[in-house]
Amino acid sequence: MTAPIVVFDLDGTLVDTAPDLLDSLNHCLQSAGEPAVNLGDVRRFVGSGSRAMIARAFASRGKTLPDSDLDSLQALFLEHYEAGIPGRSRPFPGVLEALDRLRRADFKAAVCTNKHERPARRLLEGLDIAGHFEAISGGDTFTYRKPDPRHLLDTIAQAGSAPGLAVMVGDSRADIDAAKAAGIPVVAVDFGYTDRPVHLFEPSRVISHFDALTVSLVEELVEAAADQTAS
Ligand SMILES: O=C(O)COP(=O)(O)O
Ligand SMILES: [Mg+2]
Repeated sequence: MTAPIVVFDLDGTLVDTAPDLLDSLNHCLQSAGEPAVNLGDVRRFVGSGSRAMIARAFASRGKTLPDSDLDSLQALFLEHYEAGIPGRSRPFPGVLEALDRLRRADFKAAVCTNKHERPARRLLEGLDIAGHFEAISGGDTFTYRKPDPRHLLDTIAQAGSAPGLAVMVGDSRADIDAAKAAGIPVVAVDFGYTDRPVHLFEPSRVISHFDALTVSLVEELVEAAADQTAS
């Protein structure tokens, strides 16, 4: 088989970023005179980019912000967040070993995140894992983002690979819906950020630790997808 590519989501999948997202979101809320949110709130609000996260925080209090307010709060968020990178964010247990394992098998890896590309790159560089990825795309890299399947497909193309060789790994509905719409198998992690349990979105597999992301699991999923396309 030609080498598969594993495309990873970032927040809540590769890296536990919630503590830093919480600090920067609360910095925004404080500037708007709003009380702080907690870690559990942030874990439900993340997944569709920082603008959506801020809007969801206000929506949870029955408030809708005009676009101009969202623009300035997002700018404030990004400035605060980027200044702190990598902060307290750390790769989830088993991530480094999984990346090494896939690399030793000559698999490719890429990141497809709804986080803006610049903080995504800075975070991966700050954690010394950027070199593992053939491509890194963010929510502002293209004119579309997850759950739009083109975000995932264009990331795979940037990495010099093909959708028929790809497996997505993610933590939220946006990841699962993007992969399904692209016809790509998707492994959901159940320790990330989501407002509902990931199995409800019917991913190909659910794993609870990166130890379960084996070379043979990736090969099995790619082969099963190829059989399905052929039949
Ligand atoms: O920052 C977000 O809201 C989403 O980021 P993710 O796509 O890497 O989960
Ligand atoms: Mg995520």
